[in-house]
Amino acid sequence: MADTATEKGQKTVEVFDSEDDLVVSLAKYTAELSEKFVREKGAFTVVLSGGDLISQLRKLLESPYIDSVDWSKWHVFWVDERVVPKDHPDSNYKLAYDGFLSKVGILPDHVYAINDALSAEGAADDYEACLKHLVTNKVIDISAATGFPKFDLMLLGMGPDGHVASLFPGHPLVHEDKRWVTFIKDSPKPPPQRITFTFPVINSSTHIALVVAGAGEANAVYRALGAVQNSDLLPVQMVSPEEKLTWFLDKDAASKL
Ligand SMILES: O=C1O[C@H](COP(=O)(O)O)[C@@H](O)[C@H](O)[C@H]1O
Repeated sequence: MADTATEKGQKTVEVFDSEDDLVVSLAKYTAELSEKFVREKGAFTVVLSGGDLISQLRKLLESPYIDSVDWSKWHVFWVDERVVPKDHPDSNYKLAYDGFLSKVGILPDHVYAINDALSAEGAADDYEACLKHLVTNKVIDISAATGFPKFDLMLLGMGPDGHVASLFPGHPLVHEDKRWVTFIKDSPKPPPQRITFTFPVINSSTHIALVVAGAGEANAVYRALGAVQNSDLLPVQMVSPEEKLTWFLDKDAASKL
């Protein structure tokens, strides 16, 4: 494990011998943050990704966490979503519901899915309006530093190309600095139409976990964390939360460090 101070906060890199060890640590980390935020403010705002992340939350479904976490205080959001019906195999909501949300006691009205009846533009506008309403109702905090919504914990995966959320290398959306939620119609990874949080929202989070396992991601991990730094930043290198960034890597993902 290595701790470094960044411009804004603190960065920790944890490398585990196996993905099984990684998921044990990720469950403990998430449960401890849940306990802290519920104690301090009576709620825990959590943002999920799609992809491998959902199965990597599997230890939260087991003892002691399944009984000890106060699920009723969780409010769940998505950092990105594919513009498909909620029962479509590509839906990040379906992935999370089938693999996680249906197995824990999170209240149905604390689960904020996109409106799957809308176009990509409409769904992004609608999700941003939903976030604004929840800021007004004090469910989501606002960052005093940036004026963007401030989630307690964002759980991010990363693609082999270094993308996070639906923010892809070389795509102009990585520079969006006004919108909270935007849309993409030419995603290089299918399906092409998606909505996504923008970097100002991602980086206004208090805590971010970047969860990466597997040799396919080793080059992007090296670009992000290796000794040689390139000025052409991958999206994952633009992740910089307000307080603490924690990388959870297995040894295959960390193999080029
Ligand atoms: O398309 C997406 O990809 C990323 C990374 O997924 P993974 O399968 O490589 O873990 C994911 O974080 C994002 O939410 C998803 O829409």
